[in-house]
Amino acid sequence: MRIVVKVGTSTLTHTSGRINIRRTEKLCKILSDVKNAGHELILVSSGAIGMGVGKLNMKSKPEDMPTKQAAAAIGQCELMYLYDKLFREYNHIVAQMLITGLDFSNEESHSNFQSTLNRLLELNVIPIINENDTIATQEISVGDNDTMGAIVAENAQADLLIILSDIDGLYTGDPRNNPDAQLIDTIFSITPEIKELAGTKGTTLGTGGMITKIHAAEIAMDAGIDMIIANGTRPELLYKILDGDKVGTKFIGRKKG
Ligand SMILES: Nc1ncnc2c1ncn2[C@@H]1O[C@H](COP(=O)(O)OP(=O)(O)O)[C@@H](O)[C@H]1O
Ligand SMILES: N[C@@H](CCC(=O)OP(=O)(O)O)C(=O)O
Repeated sequence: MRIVVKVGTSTLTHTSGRINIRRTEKLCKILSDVKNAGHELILVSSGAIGMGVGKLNMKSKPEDMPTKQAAAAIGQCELMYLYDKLFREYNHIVAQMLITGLDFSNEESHSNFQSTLNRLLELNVIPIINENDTIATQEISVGDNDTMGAIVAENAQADLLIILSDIDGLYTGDPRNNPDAQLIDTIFSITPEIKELAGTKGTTLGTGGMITKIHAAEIAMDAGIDMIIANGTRPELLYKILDGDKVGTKFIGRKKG
């Protein structure tokens, strides 16, 4: 299978923005094993701003764009250093791909992106994709990595998109303010009622929240790709997903033809 895994800031860092070493090590070990089992893997990873905030010892995520972009520039190095180090332990090579929304609308950039991605996969490398936050102004950015994950999955003609978050999946309401909210295990289509369920982001360092994950599901499902939201605090769930067990919330891709 060709699998796109999207990892959110909340999975990779503590709330301070400092790396969650135990979890990130476990995640890279399991992803390496998934790759060893013969799957093709593309990682869409957030965490640049969060890690920059952590490295600069800032008290919170900056509000102004230049400081946010500076934090991303600092954190992106840290992020790739970490991935390079951890995947190397299991003999895997990683590659950094930083893109913006514009790269999908410009024909030449789009085609370069696709051919580089394909060649990296042929070379048995794990492409690690993030938005190029230092140049991505609002007009040209995808804006969040859930949507980025879905666009990448569509472009790569992936078989599955897995979104790892800090929560088990989509609930009937935001469990932070709604203790009775229930986990929804399967979704066949995105209706206005489903969109209504989504609240805002859970942590201060993240960007998306549940609504961007539902937006991502719309793109993936339209492209005929299944998408699963699962809890990134338990990376071993990836094994269960690949064993076909019920995990988190599964959005079923539209069958073609
Ligand atoms: N209906 C919902 N079901 C589940 N989580 C929800 C819902 N509405 C809002 N959320 C919030 O979305 C958060 C996950 O999004 P986010 O904070 O952006 O994480 P990530 O960094 O993984 O992208 C959860 O922690 C939860 O508080
Ligand atoms: N590109 C940004 C992340 C944007 C984003 O979508 O964050 P998240 O909600 O944690 O997946 C970064 O690397 O900090």
